[in-house]
Amino acid sequence: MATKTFSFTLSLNDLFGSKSPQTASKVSLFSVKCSAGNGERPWKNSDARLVLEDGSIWKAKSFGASGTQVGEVVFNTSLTGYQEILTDPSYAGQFVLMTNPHIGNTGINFDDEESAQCFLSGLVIRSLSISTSNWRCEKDLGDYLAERNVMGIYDVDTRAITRRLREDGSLIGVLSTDNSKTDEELLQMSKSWDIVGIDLISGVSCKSPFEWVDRTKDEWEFSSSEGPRDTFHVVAYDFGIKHNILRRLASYGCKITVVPSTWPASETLKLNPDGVLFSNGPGDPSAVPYAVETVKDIIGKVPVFGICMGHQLLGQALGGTTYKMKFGHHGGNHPVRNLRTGRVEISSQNHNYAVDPATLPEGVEVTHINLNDSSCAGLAFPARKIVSLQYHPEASPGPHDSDNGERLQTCSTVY
Ligand SMILES: NC(=O)CC[C@H](N)C(=O)O
Repeated sequence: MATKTFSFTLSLNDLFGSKSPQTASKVSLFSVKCSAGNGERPWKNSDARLVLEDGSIWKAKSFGASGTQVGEVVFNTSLTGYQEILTDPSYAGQFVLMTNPHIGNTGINFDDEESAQCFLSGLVIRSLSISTSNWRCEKDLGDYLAERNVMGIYDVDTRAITRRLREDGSLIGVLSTDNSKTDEELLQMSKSWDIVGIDLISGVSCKSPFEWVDRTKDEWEFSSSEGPRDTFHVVAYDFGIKHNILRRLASYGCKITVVPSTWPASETLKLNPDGVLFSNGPGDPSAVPYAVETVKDIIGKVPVFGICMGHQLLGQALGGTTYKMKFGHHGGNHPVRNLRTGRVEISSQNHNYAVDPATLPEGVEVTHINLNDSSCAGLAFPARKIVSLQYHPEASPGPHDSDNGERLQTCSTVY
């Protein structure tokens, strides 16, 4: 089918006269892609379906890539940061539904990527911004998703889907723009797929070790406690690591060697690091026993720090169990209490699994809890030089309450 793009672009000069300080900037006021010819209407009709495993069917309009894709639907309550969310490898196998209704208005830039790829199954939003306006904007969200072969849908009742997920728990869904597939076929597809028990980290991890040197750029640096370079040598296990975790470590002065998820513990120990970081990563921590074995072989020998998946793997390596939560925590507004200090941090979170603290051995301390549901949000085991967090101290996106150098100091000096 022929497609035409109608695009109207005005400069700020046109709008505000030549006194505007940013006369070179352009604001794309209206850009709509629609079908043309044969009396077709100049707006887009619903052309996609999201079929959930509970049998509900949600009609929507597609943007980005087309096709048919299966995944677990989770909702994210962040108000900003859709680009960081799209590039967080921990969303592999999942559709991210943004509860913020208006998405796409700041476009896409080259600086906010959390990894080199988008690993998520698709994006579900209420309203797709018809214009992009930001000084860093390089392209619009739809073009970006199409380039990266990621499906997106808009004009769907995201509040209603979120309420369903809150009541019934996470659901598997199939998103399709393919009219030749019946609703029943898509429903069967959603029922015959599961995210539990699948090793998703091997698909997102790097393939060979590399050094990471980039720090947080000066204009974004908010911490005054930046250390000198190469204070600590940290080996970071890449289970799907977000770039901002590495940037924050570099900003705090660490020399960083990133290694793949299958990198042997013995090779890591040969590097004689000051500390080992077990990163965030997608999927079920029980589906990656090889990673738990690696963690077991390292703990007690050097100080270690776990973030999210890394925290869950540490919980298992200590003999504890992890469980799947009803709908998990995804967003930049989760209150966490540090039980040592009583201080509350508003944190950035993205996880569907949690460590069951009742299953952990004596001596392991729960240091943080999520105040929404009292689930375990942080652990420490001084006897074996372990600290870990279920959430994201590097944020990206999210508030910076949890970003401080104390943990590095705790990890490396006190233990
Ligand atoms: N961000 C993460 O590391 C996610 C951890 C794990 N995959 C979960 O969903 O619980």
